[in-house]
Amino acid sequence: MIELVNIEKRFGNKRVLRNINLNLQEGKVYGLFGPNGVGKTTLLKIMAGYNKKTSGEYKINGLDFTYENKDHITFISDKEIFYGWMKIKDAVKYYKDFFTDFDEEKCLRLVKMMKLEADDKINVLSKGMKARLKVALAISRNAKLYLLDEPLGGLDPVSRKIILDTIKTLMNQNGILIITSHLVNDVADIIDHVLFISEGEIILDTEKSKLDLENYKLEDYYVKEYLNV
Ligand SMILES: Nc1ncnc2c1ncn2[C@@H]1O[C@H](COP(=O)(O)OP(=O)(O)OP(=O)(O)O)[C@@H](O)[C@H]1O
Repeated sequence: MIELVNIEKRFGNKRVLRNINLNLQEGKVYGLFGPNGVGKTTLLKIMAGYNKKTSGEYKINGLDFTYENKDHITFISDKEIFYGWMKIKDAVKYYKDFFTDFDEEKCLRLVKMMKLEADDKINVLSKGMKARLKVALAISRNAKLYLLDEPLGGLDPVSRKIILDTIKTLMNQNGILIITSHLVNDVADIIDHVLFISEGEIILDTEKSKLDLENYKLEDYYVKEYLNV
């Protein structure tokens, strides 16, 4: 279990996160939603160990987060993570050398499922193909915590579906996954739990099953929450 207690983050005088209190359970997929600039990436970076919290507690299985925990956390964002000269198969090898929890065979299977060619060079891949590769690499790790920051940004509906279906069926079922996206309805299908964040504070923290998604879409809840309509 992962616990965040009263997390605050400031950049200089600017307070970007405050009163963040979360309990994240193993085997669950969390959707973290909110408008631009409300602190989603900052929160994920703190959880990944890339950013330091200003105050508050961050615990994994009851123990304070240490940098050793980073080895069990996978974080992907829209930033480039590969060298263009690498082939897909080189990126897979690179991950294998770097992460002891990486399942190379699974990754090569995923590469095929994602309709990618292992011999293709990374700098010839389209944006959508690169996004698929990142997800394939990330979920081929047997990590405890998966942090996927906007994995669907700028992708067509078919690429989005391939990525979401793959995440749903092939991630480590005991891991905890947090996904951020502005495509609220697309992501709704694969999540168990909904988190809305506004101006650095969690304003909704609920199981998806508690929402009436038969009559409303998740985006209806989102619009209602953020537009106050
Ligand atoms: N290194 C930094 N130094 C100063 N301010 C920062 C830094 N990183 C983020 N911020 C600020 O923190 C706030 C939250 O940014 P963050 O990237 O976490 O938002 P977000 O919710 O992920 O936005 P988006 O949906 O646009 O990706 C923004 O006002 C941003 O300018």
